[in-house]
Amino acid sequence: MTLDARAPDDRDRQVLDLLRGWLPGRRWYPAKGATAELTLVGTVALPAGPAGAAAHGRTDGAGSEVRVLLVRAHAGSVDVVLQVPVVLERALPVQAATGPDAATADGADDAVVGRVAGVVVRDGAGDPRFLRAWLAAAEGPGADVDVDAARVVTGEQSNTSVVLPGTDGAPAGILKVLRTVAAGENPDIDVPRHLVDAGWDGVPAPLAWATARWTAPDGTRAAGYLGVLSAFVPGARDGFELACEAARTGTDLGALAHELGATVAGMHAALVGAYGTDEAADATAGAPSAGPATGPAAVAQALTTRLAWATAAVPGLAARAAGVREVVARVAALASTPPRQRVHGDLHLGQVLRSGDRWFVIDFEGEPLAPLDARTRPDLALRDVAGLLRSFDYAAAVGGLGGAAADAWTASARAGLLRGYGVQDDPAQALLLRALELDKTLYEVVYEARNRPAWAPIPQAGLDRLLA
Ligand SMILES: Nc1ncnc2c1ncn2[C@@H]1O[C@H](COP(=O)(O)OP(=O)(O)O)[C@@H](O)[C@H]1O
Ligand SMILES: O=P(O)(O)O[C@H]1O[C@H](CO)[C@@H](O[C@H]2O[C@H](CO)[C@@H](O)[C@H](O)[C@H]2O)[C@H](O)[C@H]1O
Repeated sequence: MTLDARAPDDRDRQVLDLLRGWLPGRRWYPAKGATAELTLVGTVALPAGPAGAAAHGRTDGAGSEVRVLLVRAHAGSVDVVLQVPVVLERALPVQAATGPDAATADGADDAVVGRVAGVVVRDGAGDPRFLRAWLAAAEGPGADVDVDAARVVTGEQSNTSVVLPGTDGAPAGILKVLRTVAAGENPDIDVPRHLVDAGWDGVPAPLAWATARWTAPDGTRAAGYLGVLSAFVPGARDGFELACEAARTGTDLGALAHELGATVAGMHAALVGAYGTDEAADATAGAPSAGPATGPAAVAQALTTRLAWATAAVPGLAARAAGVREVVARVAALASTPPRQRVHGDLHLGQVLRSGDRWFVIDFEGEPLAPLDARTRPDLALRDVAGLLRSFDYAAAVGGLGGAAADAWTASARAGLLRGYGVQDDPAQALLLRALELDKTLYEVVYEARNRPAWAPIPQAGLDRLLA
């Protein structure tokens, strides 16, 4: 069932006024440091069950209300629709509040956004009333989870994830509340659904998903995903943390990287099974082409475009332009490139989980800095391999390795990944991979300049190595 957003009412507008002060403090708010224009696009009203109200223990007999506000945030090049679920509950008079209600009344509770006209506005994402209503409105096979024991995941995430235990108390699902909603396909949900349907079990299975329809700022009716509940991978360890620790302790990563390579090869085969390949983009060099570049020319063109984009964002990169162009020229002269297919699109060690003796792949939303059509376009599978190769550089640096020790550690991890994936020892493949690594490194230079300037030396050193 797709939920229909209705036009905002006065209460929504009061809540939006509260959100103006609250949103800029959220990790996922995309317009930090800028003064964004915030307007209401619409509101999805979710029915709050009476059991949910009682479970939270903060409402009176009148119960509470769950609303999902869709808020357009516009600041310069940022123009997105944010999803802000809130729970509205009747406020107790401040002087009457004691015990658990005191926090609500005095605003010391982290989940409290503020008060409007006798109503306490609470952040909905981890609230049992929102979660219960969300599950009731979602589609998919579903799961038996205990919303009252939900735990919001903290950390550097662009969405809000909530871990939900099953009836035995062990985590059973993880709900990703998408903070930016967009019309149409969402690769982060659609790709795992296709992979599971294709019989691949290296991705956590989507258990439930919710969609909504709203009126876009240009007046057209838009429909898209609000979030997804995925099967929880028990005892999962983030691949980047694991690799950094290995680097820090001087532990060889070759064997684990080999298994990861095999997992990624399995994922690529399943993606071909689910989506096929794009033959139109695979013409060999010299083939007549009236439309967009194909084959090696397309890789060369993409790298040239990436260089221009990155140099505009980080002007210091101009000093490396000649070296990049040399690689562009060599790639353009290749005889052919492998068929294009659906890929992960932003594969790095932070997108893989290690559980027991297996790797799982998550987060299929593609490069967050790229437009949606570019993130869902068929591409070279080797681009994902290149992304992981770049990650080994990051893990070595963050793990404190430098010089010959870093070279030896990354060489073993790289060799393991390439062997596990099945990359042939062939000069044309090596050149293609180098071009794709270069492409990713230019992206990383911009990503770090915008998000983590202290880490900018990591991709800068990668550029030196790739252009040497
Ligand atoms: N299915 C899962 N099982 C266990 N942990 C998960 C699962 N999916 C995600 N996580 C954990 O939640 C974190 C956030 O997930 P991610 O998809 O990367 O969110 P975001 O898009 O907000 O970055 C991940 O780093 C991972 O540790
Ligand atoms: O995980 P996201 O989809 O948000 O991806 C973005 O952020 C990543 C950092 O969290 C960034 O990855 C870069 O840093 C990683 C270490 O934190 C490293 O393992 C990757 O190799 C490196 O690219 C990613 O590029 C960006 O799109």
